[in-house]
Amino acid sequence: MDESVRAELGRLRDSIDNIDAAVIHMLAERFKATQQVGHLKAAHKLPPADPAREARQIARLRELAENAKLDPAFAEKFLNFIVAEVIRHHETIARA
Ligand SMILES: O=C(O)C(=O)C[C@]1(C(=O)O)C=C[C@@H](O)C=C1
Repeated sequence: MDESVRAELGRLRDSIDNIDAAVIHMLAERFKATQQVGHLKAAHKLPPADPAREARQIARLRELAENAKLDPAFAEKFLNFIVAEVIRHHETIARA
């Protein structure tokens, strides 16, 4: 591989690695907050899922994605993926 190409690929990959680390740290903080929501919901016998809240989150994230030139369908799929995991956590907490 050409040396200048190798250098540019390395620089871009360093940036990707930093972004991936930030995503992991942000997700960890999000799950810390949702774990607390899970305990609150279980203590007050509230259902794990809140479809109305999810609909508002999806509308908001789709608009943020559009403004950021990110595919809104991808943003919606990503949120749904995370929320599905959160609901599983809530259900586990409620059963405990
Ligand atoms: O806000 C809540 O009620 C949550 O339980 C958190 C959360 C989320 O991960 O954002 C997860 C499940 C709900 O269906 C809606 C939102």
